[in-house]
Amino acid sequence: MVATKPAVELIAVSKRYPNGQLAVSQINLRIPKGSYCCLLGPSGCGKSTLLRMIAGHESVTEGDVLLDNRNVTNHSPAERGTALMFQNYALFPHMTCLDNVAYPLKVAGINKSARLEQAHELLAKVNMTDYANAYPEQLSGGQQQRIALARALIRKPEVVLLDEPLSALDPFLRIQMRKELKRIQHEMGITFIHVTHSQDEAFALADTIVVMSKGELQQVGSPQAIFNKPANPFVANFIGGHNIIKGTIALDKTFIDNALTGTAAETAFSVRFDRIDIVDEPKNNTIQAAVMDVEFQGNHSLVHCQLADSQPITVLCRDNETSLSTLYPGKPVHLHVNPAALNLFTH
Ligand SMILES: Nc1ncnc2c1ncn2[C@@H]1O[C@H](COP(=O)(O)OP(=O)(O)OP(=O)(O)O)[C@@H](O)[C@H]1O
Repeated sequence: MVATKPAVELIAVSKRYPNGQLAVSQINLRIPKGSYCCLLGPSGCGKSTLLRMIAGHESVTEGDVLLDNRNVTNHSPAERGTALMFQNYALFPHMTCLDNVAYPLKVAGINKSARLEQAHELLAKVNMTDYANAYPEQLSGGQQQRIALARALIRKPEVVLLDEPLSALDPFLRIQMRKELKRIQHEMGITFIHVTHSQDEAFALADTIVVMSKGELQQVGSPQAIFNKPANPFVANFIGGHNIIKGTIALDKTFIDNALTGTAAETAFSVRFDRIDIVDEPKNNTIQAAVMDVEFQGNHSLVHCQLADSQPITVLCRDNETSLSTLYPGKPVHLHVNPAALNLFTH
């Protein structure tokens, strides 16, 4: 199999700010050409710093940034062929939408008729043709974002970098715009790198998710790979929907022994909320627990339980499963887990 050519390659990239803060530590990463990559992690984990180093808006303390196999570590943003879309969109208030979108071509010395023609094309791409002569203050947040995106795309960058592009939008618009971002990225075949702290956003958009914590990479993979096999407790906890349990697993892996006094080595593993069933009788691969709370969530409920050693464990029940009305705080239950659903952490 031929490996996909990377659009962006980071080699042992670190960033230490002048105040001594190590924001990014020894990151090695290859982002395939034409893919949608989300940098995902909690506030302060270094994702914006990493994005800005790729864009050339932040210097690299150590390591190399390669774009399309060119070492651009010391190149200015304009020399790189990247476009950064800022969180606040940074539109020029005194220019019409058309002129805002055309502006990068003006700076590049492209003649007026050519740049306006291209700006009209981009406005059509982001469904904003009707607003060509409007000013930014006359637009909603979502519309301003479309204009900012069109402006970022007009010079046909190899890589578009988006820093929390949906965070200023209300939840409904956010879902609508994320579909638009995916469509535009797909149609134009440009590599998008999108910073977010929302796992839903990353799952919905990304071909590749890069999970970060404290300046370090925790896991890189497809949304499915990350959800099905989180590499460590941090990732399992951050993406949600997973129980993280410490205990012993019998060496033949045919049952979980929650006694914690067993002879097998104690280990940490995760199991998805929706991979556990509440059953009436103890049988193979069941553990005993007590119900703590039942949380209604619309098309499913979360049954929060506690194991004998006080570890919390949550079960996701669909409406048609388990008679939820029979559950009450303190009720003893048996939880069945298929051993194949256990995810042993790799680090
Ligand atoms: N200019 C700066 N000078 C010093 N420290 C900084 C600077 N910018 C960021 N930091 C620190 O570097 C770390 C990473 O910051 P960064 O903004 O990259 O994180 P982030 O994951 O993007 O966070 P957020 O989601 O809150 O934007 C944080 O501890 C932050 O306080």
